[in-house]
Parts: sequence; structure tokens; C-alpha cells
Amino acid sequence: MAAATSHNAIVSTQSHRWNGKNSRLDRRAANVRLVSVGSCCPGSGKLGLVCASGSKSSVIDPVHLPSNGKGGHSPKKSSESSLILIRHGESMWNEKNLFTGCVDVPLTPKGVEEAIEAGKRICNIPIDVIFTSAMIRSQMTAMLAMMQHRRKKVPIITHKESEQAQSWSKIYSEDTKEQSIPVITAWQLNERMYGELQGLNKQETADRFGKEQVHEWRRSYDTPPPNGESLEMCADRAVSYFKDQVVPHLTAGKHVMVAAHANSLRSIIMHLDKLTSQEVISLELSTGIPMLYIFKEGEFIRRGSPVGPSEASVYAYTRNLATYRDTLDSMVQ
Ligand SMILES: O=C(O)[C@@H](CO)OP(=O)(O)O
Repeated sequence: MAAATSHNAIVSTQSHRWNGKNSRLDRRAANVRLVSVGSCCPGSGKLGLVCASGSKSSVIDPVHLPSNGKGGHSPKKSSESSLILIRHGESMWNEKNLFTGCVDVPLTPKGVEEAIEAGKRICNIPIDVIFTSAMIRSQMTAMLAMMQHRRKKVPIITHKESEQAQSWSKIYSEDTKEQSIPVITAWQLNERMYGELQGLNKQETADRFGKEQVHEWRRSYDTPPPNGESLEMCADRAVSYFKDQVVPHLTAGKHVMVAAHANSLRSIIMHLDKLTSQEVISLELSTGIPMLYIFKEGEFIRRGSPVGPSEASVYAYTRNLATYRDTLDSMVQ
């Protein structure tokens, strides 16, 4: 079996890259103004920043958050938006160690817990639109995570599969729409199709075909499993979709969450972090760990993973994210 490195492996892949050939990104990351906060969720780490109503091009919630009454200052607008990527929580076939691919399997109770924990980690990050794959495990994860969000907007799946579906799911109140977050589902974000490995036990497959062969099927960039998709083939649809459908929202100043799968997200992260086909081999994503990027001036700046509410370590917010969080703090007072 492939060495199952943790999410931290991403960090080491990434920091190696940032310290190396992509020094331009290094400087960009260093230029982002950091505001340290002690923990993530309600009531913690007030930063004393004044909030006001937002705008579509700012990290402040674009749906007119009320003023906190501390004065009439407006935050400086910036063209910064946040992108959260999250792999679904543990599925019932992850638990059984079966190749899953495009088989539509739900979360386990542990996966549900992971999604809720992920939601706590991102409960202070603005989210205007959510993309999920067409599969239940990513949709469950997105919905469970959003139940924890402090803004308490309601994530609503948009149904555009037919005119009737579109008209029957219409909302007839602008106020209610304002308090909703559209959830767009797309098959292009589905897990890589694992072909004839789907449903097979990973350990038994390694015993039968050899560890190296199975590792190549699972982690190489361009070797597809028998009658399945390689990562390259998966990237063709997932990264194209990301560029065509997700990036325009970020460019418009919207804050986006993408809930998807190990390999569809590996291909997107490969694109965002400009990883080579060699580097992507060691990129492993744990279930239910959200990853944050800031999109600014056309560049993606990796911010790592927000800490959970009970973790003591310090997480660096951008100034705009800290302002948004401060606004949420003021709303619950
Ligand atoms: O079975 C799968 O679909 C994937 C993700 O769980 O497995 P792997 O780690 O082999 O890419």
C-alpha cells in the first residue's frame, strides 16, 4: 500500500516548493498582513477591528452585515477572497478500505464527526457559494460543516437539471435568498473513476498485483488503473471546471468552499500550487480537513488549515478575515 502520510505532508510539499523555485510566491505570502488569533470560534480573541457593511469585492460578508455600533468606519475594500477546499469526511468504504472512486457511498459516524469538526474550523471564514461533487459524501460534508458556521445562512442545493426542477425549487423571498448560500453540484468534481478497482479491497489488491503497481495506480499522475481515470484524466475535467466555474466567483470577490474528493482535490491543488507530476505523488489529503487559500490579484496564496476551536496553536488570519470574524463576534453580543 502507499505510505499514508497525513495532511501535514501537503504542508511539507508546499513549504519545500515555496522555499525553492517559487520564490515569487514566497514574497507574496510574506507580504500578506497577518493578524494572529488564538482560536477559531465564538467569543475568542477579539481583535478590536471596526466593522461595517461589506461589499462584493471585500472579504466582509457581501450580504450587508449590520454595523457593530462602534463607529462609522468602513473597512478598506480589497479584491481578496477566500477559497476553502475540503475533502469529505470518512466514508463507509474508506472505513472498509475499499477502492471507492465514482461509487456513491455515504459518510460513517466518524465522517459525520469530521465534517462537524471541519465546520468549527471554518466557522469564521466567509462563504458565499459552495461547490460540491455530485456525490453524497461531499454533499453531506458540506452541509454538516455549514451547520457550524456562525453566519447561520442556509446552504441550499440549486437544481438546474431541468426547467421544472429549476422552477419548482424557486425561492419567493429576496430576504430569504439573502440568508441562503447556493450549493452548486457538479459531476466534474467527482472522485477519480477507479475503473475495475472499484469495490476491491486495497490491501488484497496490493497483495495480488504488488505494492508498487497499486501505488502507481493510486498516486502516479498519468497511469490509469484498469479501465479507470488517471489523475491527469481527472484533472482534465476537475481543473477545467474549477477554472471555468469556480474562479469567476473568486474574481468577482465571492468567497467559495469546494467540498470534493481526495483525487479531484489533488488535481486542483496540483494546479493551484503548481506542483509537478512528481511532487503530486506524495500529496495526500486526510478526510475532513479544510484547507484555506486567499485569492488576491489573480494569485492563490495558500494559508494552510484553520485550527479547531480547542486547539491552542495560533492561526494567522488576513486582516480582512479577522475583520469578518470580529463582525461575527459583535453580532452574537
Ligand atoms: O478509493 C478511492 O476512491 C480513493 C479515495 O478514498 O482512494 P485512494 O486513496 O486510493 O486514491
